[in-house]
Amino acid sequence: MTKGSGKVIGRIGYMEQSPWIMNDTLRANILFGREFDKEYFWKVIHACALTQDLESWPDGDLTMIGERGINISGGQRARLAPARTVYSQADIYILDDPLSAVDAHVKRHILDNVILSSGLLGNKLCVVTTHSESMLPFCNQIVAVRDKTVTVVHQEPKAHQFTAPAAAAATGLDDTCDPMSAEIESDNMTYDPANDSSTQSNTSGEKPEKHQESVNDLLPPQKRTLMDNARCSIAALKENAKSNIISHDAVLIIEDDIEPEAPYIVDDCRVPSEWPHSGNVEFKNLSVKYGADQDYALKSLNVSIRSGEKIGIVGRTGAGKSTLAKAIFRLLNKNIEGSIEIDGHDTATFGVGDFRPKLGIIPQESTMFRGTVRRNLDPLNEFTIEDMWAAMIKCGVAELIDPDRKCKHAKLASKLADSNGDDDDIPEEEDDNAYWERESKQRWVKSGLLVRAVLFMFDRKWENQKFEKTIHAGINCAMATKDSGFSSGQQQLFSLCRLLMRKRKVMILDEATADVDLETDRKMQELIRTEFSECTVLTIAHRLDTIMGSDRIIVMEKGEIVEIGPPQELIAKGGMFAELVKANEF
Ligand SMILES: Nc1ncnc2c1ncn2[C@@H]1O[C@H](COP(=O)(O)OP(=O)(O)OP(=O)(O)O)[C@@H](O)[C@H]1O
Repeated sequence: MTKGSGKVIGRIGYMEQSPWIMNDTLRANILFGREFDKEYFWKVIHACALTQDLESWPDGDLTMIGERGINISGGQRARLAPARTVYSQADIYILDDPLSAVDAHVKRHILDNVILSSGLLGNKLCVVTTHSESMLPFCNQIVAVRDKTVTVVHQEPKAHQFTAPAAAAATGLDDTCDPMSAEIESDNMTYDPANDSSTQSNTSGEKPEKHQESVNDLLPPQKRTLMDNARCSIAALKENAKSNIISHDAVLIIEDDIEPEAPYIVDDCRVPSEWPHSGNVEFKNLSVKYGADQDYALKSLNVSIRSGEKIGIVGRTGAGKSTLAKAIFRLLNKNIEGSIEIDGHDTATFGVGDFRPKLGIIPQESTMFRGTVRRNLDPLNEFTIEDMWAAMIKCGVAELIDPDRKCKHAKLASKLADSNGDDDDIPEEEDDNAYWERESKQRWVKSGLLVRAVLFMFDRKWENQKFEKTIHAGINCAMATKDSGFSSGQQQLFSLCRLLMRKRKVMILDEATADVDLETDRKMQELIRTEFSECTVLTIAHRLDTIMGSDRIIVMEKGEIVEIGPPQELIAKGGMFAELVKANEF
């Protein structure tokens, strides 16, 4: 494809996982600058399973959804993204894991009403990236991508053949891409995304450079769209703010709009230094509303969670799962009844700045900072390089920094294990030969061959220096921005790494593994079980695999706890959890 000189043959609609959401109405966020076509708009709302939400909001589609969609649930944000893209009426659609943050019912609904032949995009080319194997039987073609290389291409997919996450050939599109649509030009009138060298993965086995170019970058400057202009305006606004051009009135209005937080520190009720010592959590008659005139998002919750318990929290989208997490962290300040006690202390009596750092959280959306890997993991310089590196190895972040250094990581891991004295243990069963080999080695070292010993020591020292250099290079390598090439799943690994470095007695994981593939999810869950065995962990997830190993499951519906118990018991009981499990198996 050549840039700039050919004819327009089609437009791409690109759906980002975390689209930019304007502080405006839901309708404006879906239209995103396009004309209001009432009939098609409502078709899109239905197809993207937003009808029920709109019916429950007093202002329907004209409800203000707040900066970055703060007033709506994660699942509602996850449905707004495809709705905006479908509304753009493009010719080719690239949907970046559109179903990862929605429950099984909604997943099925969007598949039927958007993607499959019966849906709004039924006669359009859709390139869907997904971690969900259950999607595979619905695809005409499957492209599996591993290590940035296309490894499998099947015309007639059989779902059970694949263990790697399926993805389309459009790997490397980053989210600087225009989420509305972009026009594609071609000299020869036939644009085939799979043959486009700018988006195609390398099949030769060579590892290509990470593709940083977005669809937008391929466009001539005159075709820059509203999104770019909006971004430019925001950038300009920020610049203006920096140089104090914004008037004082404007600043006052903004400040006026911000809800005051609960006190940061309460002098006569400081958090005890050892709190929480056990991690018992008790919800006592907890009810929460987002506004005085709104419905309860949580209704009279009563539940005791024991120290060290692993609790899975599930429920249909909008059930109140994230609100529970927000309530624990007291991110909601008003319209709260009842209490949350941790190790016998009502958390509402503490200052928020005092108690929040005592709890751990991985939120739905990971935060990455501009700066080095080190700054991203340890902004306050609290940890030694060894501790940080050990955590990075455990959760797979070390490998992300430079995959070619994998073997050195392994060596370092064993070096760290050495320092814990692990290799001092003599194997339980050792045959005579092994014993004499070990003995003779020890005698050789002890035998006083001074020169060889000194050389050996130098060698070790040099090796150690090499290790350190590698670690320093890895940890201090720069990550330009949050878009610097880490996928949302990889960003979730960073979040887990942060938590691993700062273990807390009580932790909440809110869809913390939703964006990683199934295998990585399993590894992360295993790590959580072993590393946080002493901690109370509340895991919110739509993907049931994530929470199947929990001690107990809480099933929520319309702000209430409708079922609670061990997963197998709930399945046997045949209630709502059993239904969710069944729905997940489609
Ligand atoms: N900031 C907010 N302002 C007003 N209402 C909100 C806000 N956040 C969530 N809600 C509403 O509260 C209810 C519960 O939302 P919550 O985010 O807790 O659901 P959830 O179970 O986490 O959903 P999901 O699985 O979609 O993330 C929903 O009806 C939602 O519309």
